[in-house]
Amino acid sequence: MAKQFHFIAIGRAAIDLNAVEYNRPMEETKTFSKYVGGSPANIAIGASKMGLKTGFIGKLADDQHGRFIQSYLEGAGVDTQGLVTDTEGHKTGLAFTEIKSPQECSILMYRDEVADLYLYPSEVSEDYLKQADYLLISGTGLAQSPSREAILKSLLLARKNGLKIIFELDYREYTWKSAEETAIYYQLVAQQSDIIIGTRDEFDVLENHLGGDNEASVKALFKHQAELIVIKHGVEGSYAYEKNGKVTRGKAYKAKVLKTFGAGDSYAAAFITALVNGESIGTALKYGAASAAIVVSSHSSSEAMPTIEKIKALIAEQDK
Ligand SMILES: Nc1ncnc2c1ncn2[C@@H]1O[C@H](COP(=O)(O)OP(=O)(O)O)[C@@H](O)[C@H]1O
Ligand SMILES: O=C(O)C[C@@H](O)[C@H](O)C(=O)COP(=O)(O)O
Repeated sequence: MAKQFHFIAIGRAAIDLNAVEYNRPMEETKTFSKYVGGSPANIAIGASKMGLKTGFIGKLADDQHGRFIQSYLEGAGVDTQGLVTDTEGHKTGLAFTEIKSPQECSILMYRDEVADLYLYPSEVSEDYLKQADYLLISGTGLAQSPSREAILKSLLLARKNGLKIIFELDYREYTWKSAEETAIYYQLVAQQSDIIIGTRDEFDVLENHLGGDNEASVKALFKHQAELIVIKHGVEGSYAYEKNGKVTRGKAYKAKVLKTFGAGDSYAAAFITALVNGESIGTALKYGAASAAIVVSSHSSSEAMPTIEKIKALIAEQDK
Protein backbone atom coordinates (compact mmCIF):
# COMPACT_ATOMS: atom_id res chain seq x y z
CA MET A 1 0.00 0.00 0.00
CA ALA A 2 1.32 3.46 -0.86
CA LYS A 3 2.59 5.44 2.12
CA GLN A 4 1.12 8.81 2.97
CA PHE A 5 4.40 10.72 2.51
CA HIS A 6 7.20 10.36 0.01
CA PHE A 7 9.55 11.73 2.64
CA ILE A 8 9.60 13.20 6.10
CA ALA A 9 12.39 15.68 6.81
CA ILE A 10 13.81 16.16 10.30
CA GLY A 11 15.78 19.15 11.54
CA ARG A 12 15.49 22.90 11.58
CA ALA A 13 12.81 25.18 10.30
CA ALA A 14 13.93 28.75 10.85
CA ILE A 15 13.82 32.25 9.38
CA ASP A 16 15.91 33.76 6.58
CA LEU A 17 16.18 37.55 6.51
CA ASN A 18 17.54 38.33 3.07
CA ALA A 19 19.02 41.74 2.31
CA VAL A 20 16.63 43.79 0.20
CA GLU A 21 19.32 46.35 -0.68
CA TYR A 22 21.95 44.02 -2.05
CA ASN A 23 25.26 44.23 -3.90
CA ARG A 24 26.63 45.90 -0.78
CA PRO A 25 27.91 44.85 2.63
CA MET A 26 25.25 44.13 5.23
CA GLU A 27 26.36 47.18 7.24
CA GLU A 28 24.72 49.22 4.49
CA THR A 29 21.53 47.17 4.29
CA LYS A 30 18.55 48.52 6.19
CA THR A 31 15.78 46.31 4.92
CA PHE A 32 15.46 42.55 4.99
CA SER A 33 12.74 40.29 3.59
CA LYS A 34 11.49 37.50 5.78
CA TYR A 35 11.24 33.95 4.44
CA VAL A 36 11.06 30.51 5.98
CA GLY A 37 14.54 29.00 5.96
CA GLY A 38 16.58 26.15 7.36
CA SER A 39 17.90 23.58 4.94
CA PRO A 40 15.52 20.65 5.65
CA ALA A 41 12.49 22.99 5.70
CA ASN A 42 13.57 24.49 2.38
CA ILE A 43 13.93 21.01 0.88
CA ALA A 44 10.50 19.89 2.13
CA ILE A 45 8.89 23.09 0.80
CA GLY A 46 10.62 22.70 -2.56
CA ALA A 47 9.71 19.03 -2.97
CA SER A 48 6.12 19.77 -1.99
CA LYS A 49 5.93 22.49 -4.64
CA MET A 50 7.36 19.97 -7.12
CA GLY A 51 4.51 17.59 -6.34
CA LEU A 52 5.76 15.28 -3.57
CA LYS A 53 3.90 14.56 -0.34
CA THR A 54 6.18 15.67 2.46
CA GLY A 55 6.11 15.90 6.24
CA PHE A 56 8.35 17.57 8.80
CA ILE A 57 9.62 16.72 12.28
CA GLY A 58 11.08 19.61 14.24
CA LYS A 59 10.66 22.03 17.09
CA LEU A 60 9.43 25.61 16.75
CA ALA A 61 9.68 28.48 19.20
CA ASP A 62 6.46 29.52 20.89
CA ASP A 63 6.58 32.98 19.33
CA GLN A 64 5.54 34.97 16.27
CA HIS A 65 8.35 33.49 14.16
CA GLY A 66 7.44 29.94 15.15
CA ARG A 67 3.81 30.54 14.21
CA PHE A 68 4.83 32.16 10.91
CA ILE A 69 6.93 29.09 10.05
CA GLN A 70 4.14 26.67 10.94
CA SER A 71 1.57 28.45 8.82
CA TYR A 72 4.00 28.88 5.90
CA LEU A 73 4.80 25.14 5.92
CA GLU A 74 1.10 24.29 6.00
CA GLY A 75 0.41 26.68 3.12
CA ALA A 76 3.22 25.06 1.14
CA GLY A 77 1.59 21.65 1.61
CA VAL A 78 4.14 20.26 4.08
CA ASP A 79 2.46 18.14 6.76
CA THR A 80 3.16 19.59 10.21
CA GLN A 81 1.86 16.85 12.52
CA GLY A 82 5.47 16.13 13.50
CA LEU A 83 6.13 19.72 14.63
CA VAL A 84 6.28 20.42 18.33
CA THR A 85 6.23 23.78 20.07
CA ASP A 86 9.00 24.58 22.52
CA THR A 87 7.89 25.12 26.13
CA GLU A 88 11.29 26.14 27.55
CA GLY A 89 11.67 29.61 26.09
CA HIS A 90 14.02 28.76 23.23
CA LYS A 91 14.02 31.05 20.23
CA THR A 92 13.69 30.75 16.46
CA GLY A 93 16.99 30.62 14.54
CA LEU A 94 17.60 33.65 12.31
CA ALA A 95 19.81 33.78 9.24
CA PHE A 96 20.65 37.27 7.92
CA THR A 97 21.97 36.97 4.42
CA GLU A 98 24.50 39.38 2.98
CA ILE A 99 24.63 39.69 -0.79
CA LYS A 100 27.77 41.72 -1.60
CA SER A 101 27.84 40.50 -5.17
CA PRO A 102 26.47 37.44 -6.98
CA GLN A 103 29.69 35.64 -6.03
CA GLU A 104 30.24 37.03 -2.54
CA CYS A 105 27.43 35.99 -0.25
CA SER A 106 27.54 35.16 3.39
CA ILE A 107 25.17 34.33 6.19
CA LEU A 108 25.15 35.87 9.63
CA MET A 109 23.47 33.39 11.94
CA TYR A 110 21.70 33.99 15.23
CA ARG A 111 21.46 30.48 16.53
CA ASP A 112 22.19 30.48 20.26
CA GLU A 113 19.68 28.41 22.25
CA VAL A 114 17.50 27.86 19.21
CA ALA A 115 14.33 25.81 19.52
CA ASP A 116 15.19 23.42 16.69
CA LEU A 117 18.20 22.03 18.57
CA TYR A 118 15.95 21.27 21.56
CA LEU A 119 13.93 18.57 19.85
CA TYR A 120 13.87 15.66 22.32
CA PRO A 121 13.96 11.99 21.33
CA SER A 122 10.60 11.51 23.07
CA GLU A 123 9.13 13.97 20.56
CA VAL A 124 9.91 11.75 17.56
CA SER A 125 6.97 9.47 16.82
CA GLU A 126 7.44 6.03 15.30
CA ASP A 127 3.83 6.01 14.08
CA TYR A 128 4.47 9.22 12.13
CA LEU A 129 7.71 7.99 10.57
CA LYS A 130 6.05 4.75 9.50
CA GLN A 131 3.94 6.75 7.07
CA ALA A 132 6.87 7.69 4.81
CA ASP A 133 9.04 6.02 2.18
CA TYR A 134 12.12 8.11 3.00
CA LEU A 135 13.52 9.99 5.99
CA LEU A 136 15.58 13.06 5.10
CA ILE A 137 18.22 13.92 7.71
CA SER A 138 20.09 17.19 7.57
CA GLY A 139 23.56 17.23 9.16
CA THR A 140 23.19 20.38 11.27
CA GLY A 141 20.67 18.77 13.60
CA LEU A 142 23.41 16.39 14.75
CA ALA A 143 25.47 19.24 16.18
CA GLN A 144 23.96 19.34 19.65
CA SER A 145 21.96 17.32 22.12
CA PRO A 146 19.07 16.69 22.47
CA SER A 147 18.42 17.24 18.73
CA ARG A 148 21.33 14.88 18.01
CA GLU A 149 19.67 12.00 19.89
CA ALA A 150 16.27 12.85 18.40
CA ILE A 151 17.74 12.49 14.93
CA LEU A 152 19.62 9.31 15.81
CA LYS A 153 16.34 7.92 17.17
CA SER A 154 14.56 8.81 13.92
CA LEU A 155 17.34 7.05 12.02
CA LEU A 156 16.96 3.87 14.08
CA LEU A 157 13.16 3.92 13.74
CA ALA A 158 13.42 4.57 10.02
CA ARG A 159 15.74 1.59 9.57
CA LYS A 160 13.48 -0.60 11.70
CA ASN A 161 10.43 0.32 9.63
CA GLY A 162 11.99 -0.03 6.21
CA LEU A 163 12.27 3.67 5.26
CA LYS A 164 15.23 4.63 3.12
CA ILE A 165 17.45 7.33 4.52
CA ILE A 166 18.62 10.39 2.62
CA PHE A 167 21.45 12.26 4.36
CA GLU A 168 21.95 15.87 3.21
CA LEU A 169 25.26 16.77 4.80
CA ASP A 170 24.27 20.45 5.23
CA TYR A 171 27.40 21.34 7.19
CA ARG A 172 27.24 24.68 9.04
CA GLU A 173 30.50 25.31 10.81
CA TYR A 174 29.14 27.66 13.50
CA THR A 175 26.95 24.95 15.05
CA TRP A 176 29.81 22.53 15.70
CA LYS A 177 32.50 22.54 18.37
CA SER A 178 35.24 20.53 16.72
CA ALA A 179 36.12 18.97 13.40
CA GLU A 180 36.64 15.59 15.02
CA GLU A 181 33.23 15.58 16.71
CA THR A 182 31.56 16.58 13.43
CA ALA A 183 33.28 13.81 11.48
CA ILE A 184 32.25 11.19 14.04
CA TYR A 185 28.54 12.01 13.82
CA TYR A 186 28.64 12.53 10.06
CA GLN A 187 30.29 9.13 9.60
CA LEU A 188 27.83 7.40 11.93
CA VAL A 189 24.82 8.70 10.00
CA ALA A 190 26.41 8.35 6.55
CA GLN A 191 27.16 4.69 7.23
CA GLN A 192 23.44 4.10 7.89
CA SER A 193 22.16 6.13 4.93
CA ASP A 194 20.99 4.92 1.53
CA ILE A 195 21.48 8.19 -0.33
CA ILE A 196 24.07 10.81 0.63
CA ILE A 197 24.16 14.30 -0.88
CA GLY A 198 26.80 16.92 -0.18
CA THR A 199 29.41 19.24 -1.60
CA ARG A 200 33.02 18.15 -1.99
CA ASP A 201 33.88 20.33 1.01
CA GLU A 202 31.20 18.64 3.09
CA PHE A 203 32.60 15.20 2.27
CA ASP A 204 35.97 16.53 3.46
CA VAL A 205 34.29 17.46 6.75
CA LEU A 206 32.84 13.96 7.00
CA GLU A 207 36.33 12.53 6.47
CA ASN A 208 38.02 15.17 8.66
CA HIS A 209 40.58 15.53 5.92
CA LEU A 210 41.05 18.40 3.46
CA GLY A 211 41.39 17.91 -0.28
CA GLY A 212 39.66 14.53 -0.45
CA ASP A 213 39.04 12.66 -3.64
CA ASN A 214 35.56 11.60 -4.82
CA GLU A 215 36.56 8.07 -5.80
CA ALA A 216 38.10 7.39 -2.40
CA SER A 217 35.15 8.93 -0.56
CA VAL A 218 32.55 6.83 -2.32
CA LYS A 219 34.64 3.66 -2.09
CA ALA A 220 34.72 4.00 1.69
CA LEU A 221 31.00 4.75 2.00
CA PHE A 222 29.87 2.01 -0.38
CA LYS A 223 31.23 -0.52 2.14
CA HIS A 224 28.18 0.41 4.22
CA GLN A 225 24.50 1.07 3.43
CA ALA A 226 24.77 3.69 0.68
CA GLU A 227 23.45 2.94 -2.82
CA LEU A 228 23.78 6.42 -4.27
CA ILE A 229 26.15 9.27 -3.43
CA VAL A 230 25.96 12.74 -4.95
CA ILE A 231 29.00 15.01 -4.70
CA LYS A 232 28.45 18.62 -5.78
CA HIS A 233 31.11 20.95 -7.10
CA GLY A 234 29.29 24.31 -7.34
CA VAL A 235 29.19 25.75 -10.87
CA GLU A 236 31.45 22.92 -12.02
CA GLY A 237 28.42 20.61 -11.67
CA SER A 238 27.95 17.40 -9.74
CA TYR A 239 28.55 13.65 -9.88
CA ALA A 240 26.26 10.78 -8.92
CA TYR A 241 28.01 7.58 -7.89
CA GLU A 242 26.05 4.32 -7.73
CA LYS A 243 27.07 1.25 -5.78
CA ASN A 244 27.25 -0.77 -9.02
CA GLY A 245 30.15 1.46 -10.15
CA LYS A 246 28.18 3.71 -12.50
CA VAL A 247 29.16 7.38 -12.42
CA THR A 248 26.98 10.09 -13.98
CA ARG A 249 28.11 13.68 -14.35
CA GLY A 250 25.64 16.54 -14.18
CA LYS A 251 26.42 20.01 -15.45
CA ALA A 252 25.27 23.29 -13.95
CA TYR A 253 22.88 25.42 -16.00
CA LYS A 254 23.41 29.06 -16.85
CA ALA A 255 21.78 31.45 -14.43
CA LYS A 256 21.47 35.18 -13.86
CA VAL A 257 22.92 34.76 -10.40
CA LEU A 258 21.62 37.11 -7.70
CA LYS A 259 23.10 35.17 -4.77
CA THR A 260 24.60 31.75 -4.23
CA PHE A 261 22.73 30.47 -1.19
CA GLY A 262 19.71 28.29 -1.76
CA ALA A 263 21.54 26.33 -4.47
CA GLY A 264 22.04 23.23 -2.33
CA ASP A 265 18.51 23.05 -0.96
CA SER A 266 16.81 23.60 -4.30
CA TYR A 267 19.13 21.06 -5.88
CA ALA A 268 18.26 18.46 -3.22
CA ALA A 269 14.50 19.10 -3.50
CA ALA A 270 14.48 18.58 -7.26
CA PHE A 271 16.95 15.69 -7.28
CA ILE A 272 14.88 13.78 -4.72
CA THR A 273 11.62 14.60 -6.52
CA ALA A 274 13.01 13.19 -9.76
CA LEU A 275 14.19 10.00 -8.04
CA VAL A 276 10.84 9.48 -6.32
CA ASN A 277 9.11 10.00 -9.68
CA GLY A 278 11.21 7.17 -11.14
CA GLU A 279 13.37 9.35 -13.38
CA SER A 280 16.90 8.23 -14.29
CA ILE A 281 19.90 9.45 -12.30
CA GLY A 282 20.93 11.58 -15.31
CA THR A 283 17.54 13.29 -15.33
CA ALA A 284 17.61 13.74 -11.55
CA LEU A 285 20.97 15.54 -11.88
CA LYS A 286 19.44 17.82 -14.49
CA TYR A 287 16.43 18.56 -12.29
CA GLY A 288 18.72 19.41 -9.37
CA ALA A 289 20.91 21.72 -11.43
CA ALA A 290 17.96 23.43 -13.15
CA SER A 291 16.17 24.00 -9.86
CA ALA A 292 19.35 25.48 -8.35
CA ALA A 293 19.84 27.75 -11.39
CA ILE A 294 16.33 29.12 -10.83
CA VAL A 295 16.80 29.68 -7.09
CA VAL A 296 20.22 31.36 -7.35
CA SER A 297 18.57 33.79 -9.77
CA SER A 298 15.89 34.65 -7.19
CA HIS A 299 15.83 36.46 -3.86
CA SER A 300 14.88 33.65 -1.47
CA SER A 301 15.64 29.99 -0.90
CA SER A 302 12.16 28.70 0.04
CA GLU A 303 9.66 30.94 -1.72
CA ALA A 304 11.64 30.78 -4.97
CA MET A 305 11.48 26.98 -5.21
CA PRO A 306 10.28 26.20 -8.74
CA THR A 307 7.54 23.89 -9.99
CA ILE A 308 8.42 20.83 -12.06
CA GLU A 309 7.07 22.65 -15.13
CA LYS A 310 9.56 25.50 -14.63
CA ILE A 311 12.40 23.02 -14.12
CA LYS A 312 11.49 21.14 -17.30
CA ALA A 313 11.20 24.38 -19.26
CA LEU A 314 14.69 25.51 -18.20
CA ILE A 315 16.16 22.12 -19.14
CA ALA A 316 14.41 22.16 -22.53
CA GLU A 317 15.57 25.70 -23.21
CA GLN A 318 19.23 25.21 -22.23
CA ASP A 319 19.67 21.65 -23.56
CA LYS A 320 18.47 22.49 -27.05
N1 LIG B 1 26.44 30.16 -9.79
C1 LIG B 1 25.67 29.12 -10.16
N2 LIG B 1 25.04 29.13 -11.34
C2 LIG B 1 24.26 28.09 -11.74
N3 LIG B 1 24.10 26.98 -10.99
C3 LIG B 1 24.72 26.91 -9.80
C4 LIG B 1 25.55 27.98 -9.30
N4 LIG B 1 26.04 27.62 -8.10
C5 LIG B 1 25.54 26.39 -7.85
N5 LIG B 1 24.77 25.95 -8.86
C6 LIG B 1 24.07 24.67 -8.97
O1 LIG B 1 23.70 24.25 -7.67
C7 LIG B 1 24.28 22.98 -7.38
C8 LIG B 1 24.63 22.94 -5.91
O2 LIG B 1 25.54 23.98 -5.64
P1 LIG B 1 26.71 23.85 -4.59
O3 LIG B 1 27.33 25.21 -4.50
O4 LIG B 1 27.59 22.73 -4.98
O5 LIG B 1 25.91 23.44 -3.28
P2 LIG B 1 25.68 24.19 -1.89
O6 LIG B 1 24.76 25.35 -2.15
O7 LIG B 1 25.07 23.12 -1.06
O8 LIG B 1 27.04 24.64 -1.42
C9 LIG B 1 25.47 22.85 -8.32
O9 LIG B 1 25.77 21.49 -8.59
C10 LIG B 1 24.98 23.61 -9.54
O10 LIG B 1 24.21 22.78 -10.40
O1 LIG C 1 19.87 26.54 6.22
C1 LIG C 1 19.77 27.62 6.79
O2 LIG C 1 19.61 27.73 8.01
C2 LIG C 1 19.84 28.87 5.96
C3 LIG C 1 19.03 28.67 4.69
O3 LIG C 1 17.66 28.86 4.90
C4 LIG C 1 19.56 29.63 3.65
O4 LIG C 1 18.56 29.93 2.75
C5 LIG C 1 20.69 28.96 2.99
O5 LIG C 1 21.79 29.17 3.41
C6 LIG C 1 20.45 27.97 1.95
O6 LIG C 1 21.68 27.65 1.37
P1 LIG C 1 22.02 26.29 0.63
O7 LIG C 1 22.46 25.29 1.61
O8 LIG C 1 23.09 26.72 -0.33
O9 LIG C 1 20.81 25.83 -0.11
